[in-house]
Amino acid sequence: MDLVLIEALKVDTVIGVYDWERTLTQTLVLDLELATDIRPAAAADDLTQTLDYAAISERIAKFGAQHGFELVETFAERLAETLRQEFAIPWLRLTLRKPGAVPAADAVGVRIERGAGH
Ligand SMILES: Nc1nc2c(c(=O)[nH]1)N=C([C@H](O)[C@@H](O)CO)CN2
Repeated sequence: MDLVLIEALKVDTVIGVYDWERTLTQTLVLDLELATDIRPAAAADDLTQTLDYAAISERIAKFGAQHGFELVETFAERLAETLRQEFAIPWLRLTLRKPGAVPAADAVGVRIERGAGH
C-alpha cells in the first residue's frame, strides 16, 4: 500500500485539562500517513482517484475549530475516526504533538495507527 503524507500540519484548537487551557486556543502539530493505492490516480493523472491532501488538511482545520477536547488522546482518536469515515482511508498513522506543553521538551503528544491493510 502507498502513502499520502501530510507533515507538520498546524491546527488551532481548544485543548487541555487545566482551567487556563479552556479559555484559549493552542496550536497542535500533526503528521499523517494515509494509506491508499496511488496507481489509479497516477495512471489517469486524476486527483479524484486519490486522497486529496489539501481537502484533508482543510477538514482537519475545521475539526480543530469545531472541538475543544481535554486530552490529546481524544483529539487523535476522534480525528482518526472522522478522517477514515469521510475519506474512506483504510489505514492511517497519526502523530499529534503539543508544543510547549512541557517546557523541558520540544513537544509531547501521541501516535496512533488505525485500520488495516498496511
Ligand atoms: N497523556 C496526556 N497527558 C497530559 C495531557 C494529555 O492530553 N495527555 N494534557 C495535559 C495538560 O493539558 C498539559 O498539556 C498542559 O500543559 C497534561 N498531561
